[in-house]
Amino acid sequence: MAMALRAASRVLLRAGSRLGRREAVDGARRFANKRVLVETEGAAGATRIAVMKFRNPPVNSLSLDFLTEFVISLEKLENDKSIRGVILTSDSLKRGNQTKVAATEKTEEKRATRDHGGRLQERPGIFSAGLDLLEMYGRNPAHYAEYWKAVQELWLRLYLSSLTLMSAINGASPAGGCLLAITCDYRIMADNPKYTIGLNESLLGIVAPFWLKDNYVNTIGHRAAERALQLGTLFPPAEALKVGVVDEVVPEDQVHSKTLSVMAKWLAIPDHSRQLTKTMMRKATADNLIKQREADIQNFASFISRDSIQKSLHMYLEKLKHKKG
Ligand SMILES: CC/C=C\CC/C=C/CC(=O)SCCNC(=O)CCNC(=O)[C@H](O)C(C)(C)COP(=O)(O)OP(=O)(O)OC[C@H]1O[C@@H](n2cnc3c(N)ncnc32)[C@H](O)[C@@H]1OP(=O)(O)O
Repeated sequence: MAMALRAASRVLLRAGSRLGRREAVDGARRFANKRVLVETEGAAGATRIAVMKFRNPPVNSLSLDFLTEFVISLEKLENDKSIRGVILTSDSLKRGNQTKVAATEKTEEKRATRDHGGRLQERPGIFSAGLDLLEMYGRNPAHYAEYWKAVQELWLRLYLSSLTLMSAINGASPAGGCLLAITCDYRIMADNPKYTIGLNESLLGIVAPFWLKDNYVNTIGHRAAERALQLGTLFPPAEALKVGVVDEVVPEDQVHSKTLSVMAKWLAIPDHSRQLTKTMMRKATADNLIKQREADIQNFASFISRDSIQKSLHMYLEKLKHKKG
């Protein structure tokens, strides 16, 4: 397993040096690929935490490039012994008083809607819209296989990370967005009823992979997962809290500060005992995928290539396109 992960990461690192660019360096306190910005907090020499901000406009979908850059960034943090905790969040993709980055005027325009008076209205924020539908639609089986391998890699890296991972969910978080969140050790969600979270695959005519289902069952329990997976339920914050998809719901402007304060509590626990406990809780679930990775890739490639599945995805994409009206 360790060898396989190292080999995969060498491939990703090579790809990353082609794709990525070191955008800003302030000591080791800030680095960025095109789609992931990493900022570290805390004094040099002391324990620091990192904030990984997704910025893949318009909706932070998990494209192949995004997955590659994400894994490279995570590996850098895993290798930095001063970093003990990482917060996953979305760079702001919406207008308002939050930072605007990596968005062209056109993208900004797209992120807003017009009211009846023709004025631009803010659209809800997005944590991540999940897997990139365009990586799963209209491509060939070799592409689907490559994509799925990268999805598996992301999940394994996050699920087995020795770091304390927390998600600060500041927007909609369907399917793969929910995957990012539920791999974390703790989840805090903004109290905005426009934001929903859950595994909605069945609504797209597809099925969550068994390992993501296992992760969901481990998070919310078997009965709740069975119901939510069949119905493709996207939970608004209060319901997500009730069912256990998230651990806390706080006012939107407090998501970051609250996550920092919860992180401080987790970092008060000795690393070795916390890490061993995490491994004890998660290893069997991860091993279940590790022992059948190749079969899972082939299964995905042949499932997603089916005409009926491609048709469902086409219809879903059309629905997304036309909802704007
Ligand atoms: C054996 C296993 C087999 C299969 C397992 C496969 C597992 C899949 C897991 C997944 O993650 S599937 C993806 C599920 N994601 C979704 O259902 C989310 C769909 N998107 C939305 O609901 C909304 O876009 C939003 C709530 C995230 C944001 O809404 P809004 O702000 O109104 O933006 P738009 O809907 O107008 O979207 C803007 C733009 O982005 C495109 N887009 C949206 N989501 C995706 C996506 N996941 N992948 C690729 N592209 C996406 C959307 O079509 C728009 O494109 P335009 O060109 O029309 O501007």
